[in-house]
Amino acid sequence: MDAEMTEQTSTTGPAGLVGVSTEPGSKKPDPIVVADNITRTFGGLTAVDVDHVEIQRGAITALIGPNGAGKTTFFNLLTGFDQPNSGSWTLDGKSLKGVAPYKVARLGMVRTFQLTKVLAKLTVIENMRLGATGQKGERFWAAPFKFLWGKQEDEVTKKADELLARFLLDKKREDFAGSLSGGQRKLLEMARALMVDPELVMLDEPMAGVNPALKQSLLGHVKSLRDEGRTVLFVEHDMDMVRDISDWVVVMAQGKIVAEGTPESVMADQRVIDAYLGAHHDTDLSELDEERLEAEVEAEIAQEEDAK
Ligand SMILES: Nc1ncnc2c1ncn2[C@@H]1O[C@H](COP(=O)(O)OP(=O)(O)OP(=O)(O)O)[C@@H](O)[C@H]1O
Repeated sequence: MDAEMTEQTSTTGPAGLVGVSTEPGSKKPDPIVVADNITRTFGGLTAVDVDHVEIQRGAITALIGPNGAGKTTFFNLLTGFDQPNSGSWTLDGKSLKGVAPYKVARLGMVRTFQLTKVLAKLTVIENMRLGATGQKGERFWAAPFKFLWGKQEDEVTKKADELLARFLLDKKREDFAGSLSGGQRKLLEMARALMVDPELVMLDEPMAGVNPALKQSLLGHVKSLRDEGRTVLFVEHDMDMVRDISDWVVVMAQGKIVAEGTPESVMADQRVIDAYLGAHHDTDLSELDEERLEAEVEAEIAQEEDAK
């Protein structure tokens, strides 16, 4: 990360959120992402209908809401894995409309998702090298395209090894990703995302499938992303994680932003209790159906391949 990025001002990061309005769609002093009038329908269902949202730079923002609220669809739209029916959004003031996921990644916005069976067939170090290309599927990365990163192979491998050491995965370097535990896969995903040195890291359910022993370590790694000046936006059902590490929480229900604020204020907000916590208070949904998540990821990758 360059010096400009890590330089903090009082309007950047968690400090800048002090006194920010808790009305849905409130303005932030230093937004890295600004989205307007984003809608996405599937047949007769409106999955996302976000009037306005701003994500504060250098802070950790949680996106929460009941199942089917539209969180993952919103992630897909922001990162180019899906196209909205309407709306516009920017990263650092630059429009991302119609920009392919790997270009979005190279512009500084990277997302993680549940590891797929496809990536499970690659070794840990191969997965890391894949990260250097942005977010391409295995088919793109395969032999004919190796020349794209071949010249920089040494540099890429050095960076990959540094990240593997940081995430305590260096001993797993030559293992297939499929042999890793759920938590180790999450760490690998996070490490891989950092290969492009992103300014914004988006994590989709980072705690799902992670055993309690690795949860603390994962939390520490997420905080370290913020400590080095990055912005984190994550979708999560694990309320303990949301409470522990979020500087700001945005709540979605039925496609709309219904509340936002600090974790304390959001969890005491009647609109949130009605929309979400009433049904899911403190439930740990980390046992979410793995197969469903994997199917979602495979669909995302297929969409990306089709878009090429
Ligand atoms: N490709 C699709 N085709 C049809 N409907 C879809 C598609 N993707 C999502 N939906 C629907 O859009 C709505 C929002 O789904 P989404 O997965 O974004 O919610 P979510 O908040 O991420 O839920 P969860 O917490 O369960 O992951 C749901 O009703 C879902 O069934």
